[in-house]
Amino acid sequence: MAGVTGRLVRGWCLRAVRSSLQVPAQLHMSKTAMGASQKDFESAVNQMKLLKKDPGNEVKLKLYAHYKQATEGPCNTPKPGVFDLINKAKWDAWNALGNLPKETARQNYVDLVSGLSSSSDSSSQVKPEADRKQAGYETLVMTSEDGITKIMLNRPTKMNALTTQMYQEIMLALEAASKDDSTITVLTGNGSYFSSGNDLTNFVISPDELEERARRGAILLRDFVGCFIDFPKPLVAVVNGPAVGISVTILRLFDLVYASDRATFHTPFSHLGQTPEACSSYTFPSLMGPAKAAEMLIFGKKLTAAEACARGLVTEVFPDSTFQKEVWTRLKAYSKLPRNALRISKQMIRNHEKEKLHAINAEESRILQERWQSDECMNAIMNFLSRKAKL
Ligand SMILES: CCCCC/C=C/C(=O)SCCNC(=O)CCNC(=O)[C@H](O)C(C)(C)COP(=O)(O)OP(=O)(O)OC[C@H]1O[C@@H](n2cnc3c(N)ncnc32)[C@H](O)[C@@H]1OP(=O)(O)O
Repeated sequence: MAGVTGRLVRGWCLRAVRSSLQVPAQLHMSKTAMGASQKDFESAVNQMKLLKKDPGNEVKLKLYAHYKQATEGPCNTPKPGVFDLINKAKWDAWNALGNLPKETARQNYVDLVSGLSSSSDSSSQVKPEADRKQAGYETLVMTSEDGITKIMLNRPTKMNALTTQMYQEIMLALEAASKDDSTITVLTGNGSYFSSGNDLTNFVISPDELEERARRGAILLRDFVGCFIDFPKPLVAVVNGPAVGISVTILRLFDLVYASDRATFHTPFSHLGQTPEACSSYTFPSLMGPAKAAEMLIFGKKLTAAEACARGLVTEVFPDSTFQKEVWTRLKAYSKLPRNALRISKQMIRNHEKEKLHAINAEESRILQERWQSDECMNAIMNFLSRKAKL
């Protein structure tokens, strides 16, 4: 079962890349003065079709981008819509190559494929356990087993603070999980923290970049939260330790939230000169009442796991010593329930609010775009980075 799940998870994107890697009939067989010849390039394209092991999303995007650059030159197609995640990721990868010459792109493509072929030759010795792990994520560990796809935040030394790359990888992981044959998707953290929220070094930029970075940050935030609003299967948060900022507010978009009694829940937005996100300006008051929501979202009160459970943000709290064992036993049992029934029931519960949530998400992102450019926010970030402030 685990093997089938793994193959399907890996299949979705590999198929997409392969179909975009068809060799056009009109390719000429000319040898360039420098770098890979057209023939080398074509044979690399054919080699890709025979590749048995999924090289991971990051490599696939690189291959796609260099293939397009080598055959069509700089990206000149309209940017796909924000919810067309796969095509948008492909477009971004191609567009990032700018004016890279076709010959260089061709050489890079050939080099990439040759690296993949040699590593797949030695892959017969890979242990089955490692095989369950999805390749291609640098900041996450993604595994699929027993009907459960697990996405684990993997920056334990930085308390799983969320970098731009991490937001993007989580979106790709959710997109893959939504299409695989698992029943349940889980998000958890590696190490002592669930997540310390947005990585504050995302704000380390020069003043002349601020406006553009705030604009891009707001788009990223809207897309990221949008993936949770639209996620079609039961989504479970396994909150292994303290959670801060967006890793707290996003929880209301999960179907189950299991927390260790070591976890705390903290949204210090005002301290950072910022405002709530992930639809929490609507979901928290409707969940716990406006007075309790204000305590968290305006005044930054830190809750224990028991308090968060009493307010309806957490489904159940477990002693830390038995947390992993109890939670995974429970989830494995749930994952054996009829998959389609779970999925349809989730959608029946969530669909009433979807449109409203997307509108709130867009508005919160717009307001944060302004906040990020404020002195209040900049001073708070500088205080954290110079260690004058710790939450
Ligand atoms: C584009 C989408 C935007 C979405 C908007 C989201 C907003 C939010 O999420 S707001 C919340 C932002 N988070 C924070 O303000 C937390 C800041 N971190 C802390 O206050 C503390 O680090 C701590 C309480 C989380 C943990 O304290 P402690 O146990 O004392 O550990 P350290 O501070 O020594 O942390 C170890 C290591 O990790 C780095 N780090 C931790 N959190 C963050 C972070 N959020 N951003 C950047 N870096 C973080 C910390 O700097 C340490 O690094 P080194 O000094 O290099 O060891």
